[in-house]
Amino acid sequence: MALSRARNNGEASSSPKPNPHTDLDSGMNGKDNSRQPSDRGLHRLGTLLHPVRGSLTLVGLINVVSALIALVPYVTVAIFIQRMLRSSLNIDFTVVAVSCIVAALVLRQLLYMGSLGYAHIVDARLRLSVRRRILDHMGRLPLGSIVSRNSGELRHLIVDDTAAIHTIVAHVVVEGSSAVTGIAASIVILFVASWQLALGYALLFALVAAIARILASGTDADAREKYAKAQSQLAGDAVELTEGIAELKSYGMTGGFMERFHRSLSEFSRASYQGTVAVARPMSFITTFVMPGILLGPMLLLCWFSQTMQWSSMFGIVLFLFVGLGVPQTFFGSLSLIQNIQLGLAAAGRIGAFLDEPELREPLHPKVFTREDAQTDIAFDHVSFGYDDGHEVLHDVSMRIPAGSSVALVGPSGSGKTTITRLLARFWEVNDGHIRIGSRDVTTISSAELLSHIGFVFQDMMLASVSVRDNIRFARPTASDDEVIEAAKMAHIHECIMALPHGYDTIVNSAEAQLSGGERQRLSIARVFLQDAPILIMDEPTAFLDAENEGILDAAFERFSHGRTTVTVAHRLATITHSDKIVVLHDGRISQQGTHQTLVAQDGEYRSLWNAQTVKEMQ
Ligand SMILES: Nc1ncnc2c1ncn2[C@@H]1O[C@H](COP(=O)(O)OP(=O)(O)OP(=O)(O)O)[C@@H](O)[C@H]1O
Repeated sequence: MALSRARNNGEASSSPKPNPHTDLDSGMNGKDNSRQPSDRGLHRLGTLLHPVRGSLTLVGLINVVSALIALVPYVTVAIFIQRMLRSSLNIDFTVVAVSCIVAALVLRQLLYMGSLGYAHIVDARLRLSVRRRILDHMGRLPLGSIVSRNSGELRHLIVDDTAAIHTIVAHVVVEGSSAVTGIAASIVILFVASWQLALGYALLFALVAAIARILASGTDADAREKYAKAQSQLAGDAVELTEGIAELKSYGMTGGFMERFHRSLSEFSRASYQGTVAVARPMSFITTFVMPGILLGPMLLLCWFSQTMQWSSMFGIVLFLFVGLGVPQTFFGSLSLIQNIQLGLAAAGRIGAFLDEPELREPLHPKVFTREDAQTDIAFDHVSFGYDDGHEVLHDVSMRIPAGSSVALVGPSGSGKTTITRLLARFWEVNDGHIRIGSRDVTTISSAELLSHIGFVFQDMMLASVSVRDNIRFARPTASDDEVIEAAKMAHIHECIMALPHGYDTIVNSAEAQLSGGERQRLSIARVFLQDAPILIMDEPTAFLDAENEGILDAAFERFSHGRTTVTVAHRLATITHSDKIVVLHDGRISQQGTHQTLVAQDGEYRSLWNAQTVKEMQ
């Protein structure tokens, strides 16, 4: 049911292990696949930004200079006031001061805009190259790693995560270097102006921080954690509700589930309120205190005290007032950068983890694998495999599939039937053992060539949002229109296609072509007929079809399978009794092999399954 699927989507491990076949290593692309993905976002961000580190350093340096220049007007005004107090002000100095201020502001703005523009250019280039790397890597990952993810996860990686990196490159570096320099230079100026005043100023902020801490202590210390938990619970329930609404409605279960959803919603609102209070109380105190109008009060008191104690000169006091009022604004203005840095680190972590996934090792100089090569016996020799480290799902599987014969894989759910078919097509690399087609180990065949000789019929074949014609033609791009139509007729879908608003040119998945499950399945079957591959892998090929179409397509498949090597994953044993060989799997091991007649004659798992199914069908 979709309820559980919603949670599982994309969570499945997608990291196949490197193939331990050392004899092939010299012929492979030599990429070091041994590195395990880790969540060190900082390290991964550094790696992603490595190609543009020179440009980013330049941007940073320009902004250091620009931030220093931004202090010129403050210092100039302080000197201006000092002269005024000493009665040494004249027109010449006033003109120089005004010119300095204007020149500094213009220069600062030019440097800032120039570096911002340059950072955007660097960022655009970087994002293009990161997106290319993601797409290239996606193309080189084992097919299994791609199909076990949901499309949303990959879209998030390419669109949202690369956008988070944009914020770091184009904004955080520019604004961050400017803010850090501004604050550091201001602190130096404060100490130069009067170290006593600077110390008093620091004590003032220590007092503010202590009061903020007291205000925060009355609130729930775990509020943020509770908020994050409630948010994730609500998101999970929302996905379950939307994905499973059809099933829930059909079983009349919406009431109970809605109640649970409302509970999550209330819990989220409560946690959100508590989270807001926990942050808002201390933050509103701090932000109010640092407003220039309010901060001025305690600063003037400090100035008065300093003058009384004869700690500072008039110039020092003026400089202190000018610079001291601006520091908190710069500091709080740059706080949002911290959140952007956190988002960027998380995004870089995800991108890096994806790019670290081991690629499918393609042979460097693969020998051509022809149709004739594919029309040979298939052998599994002591094959073991696990999707995750330490969890093997196939153990020492050995079997022969003679060329042109039909083999059915049967066994309880989770016994490894589908996994065997995916390994044959190299969706994943085996951990141990070999899979051969004729004399060729599948790892020595280029994956594109291997896949071109294997036709798949699954229950849930993907249809792209392109025309019906192109969807069928995917299997053989060089096929003529007549060949496409011929395949559609064989799959008993031609009439349905002709009834669509634009026939074969109708776009699949559009509002005008909402195909039923059975129609989608027949369309994907037409694709396989057109591909005309010598090896066929079928997993419940007629599961969605009504009785009439199932009968017609079973007959079409029987004709089509003739002379091809077929591997069928079967759940209903009645459909595979005619197979040349039936392989029974149990917990990832072969427990029996033979024809239907020999297996029903034996006292074993097959006979139990057969008896259970025939009794069920008779009822
Ligand atoms: N992408 C995946 N990642 C991790 N584990 C997986 C993945 N696909 C399958 N498995 C696990 O591998 C084992 C074998 O699964 P497989 O799908 O091959 O069994 P099956 O016999 O085809 O089952 P069914 O009849 O239900 O389709 C199961 O324990 C399953 O949970």
